[in-house]
Amino acid sequence: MQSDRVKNIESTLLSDNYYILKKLHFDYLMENGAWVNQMREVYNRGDGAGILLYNKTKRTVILTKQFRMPTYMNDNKDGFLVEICAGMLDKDNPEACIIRETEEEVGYRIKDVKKVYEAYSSPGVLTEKMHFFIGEYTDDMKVSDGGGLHTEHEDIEVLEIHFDDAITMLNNGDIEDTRTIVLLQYAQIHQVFDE
Ligand SMILES: Nc1nc2c(ncn2[C@@H]2O[C@H](COP(=O)(O)OP(=O)(O)O[C@H]3O[C@H](CO)[C@@H](O)[C@H](O)[C@@H]3O)[C@@H](O)[C@H]2O)c(=O)[nH]1
Ligand SMILES: [Mg+2]
Repeated sequence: MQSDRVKNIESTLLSDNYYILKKLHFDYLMENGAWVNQMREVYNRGDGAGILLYNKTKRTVILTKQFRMPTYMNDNKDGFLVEICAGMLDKDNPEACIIRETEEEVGYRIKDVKKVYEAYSSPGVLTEKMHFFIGEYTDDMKVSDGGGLHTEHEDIEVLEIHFDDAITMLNNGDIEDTRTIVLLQYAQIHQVFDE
């Protein structure tokens, strides 16, 4: 963290109930040379990792469906969202995290993953950086039903969908999670099924 454009950062803790929400006042040097005092609320819930799992032989992808309260509060009728498999890093490195989450959420024990992007999820408000992966799965990697951690009340439906159907869902507006849109488009652009 080093910038000649920012100084006098003052931080007030608004909540550490589950993750950390801070109010930050700081001086910012505008392009026109004027210093202005700004205030931003910044939510820190750590970083995350997500993966598009794909099977070249079957031309399928594995996605999840789960209830997301924030979307229920904002226009998502039943609150369920179709998403890539994803999780928060906790203390893991991104690769170890996504391998663990893949087994927990969708029940596949994978070994090889390929990192394709690293990007901020919602840079105006979240500190979160997201690590994007793709990885091949086969039926013999299936070790459980997945579904997430019952101890954390995760309740994740596992979907195996033909890639063409996933793209139809994407184009129809039925996929409303940015990370999922990013990785499905990655698979299209880089023709991962035809490599
Ligand atoms: N009690 C409680 N539990 C929470 C809260 N927030 C999260 N949790 C618990 O933390 C678990 C997080 O599960 P993960 O699979 O690690 O994370 P995720 O929610 O799928 O998050 C992924 O997607 C997010 C985007 O929606 C990403 O922001 C995140 O980085 C990650 O990729 C949830 O199942 C839930 O049990 C909260 O406010 N209260
Ligand atoms: Mg998750």
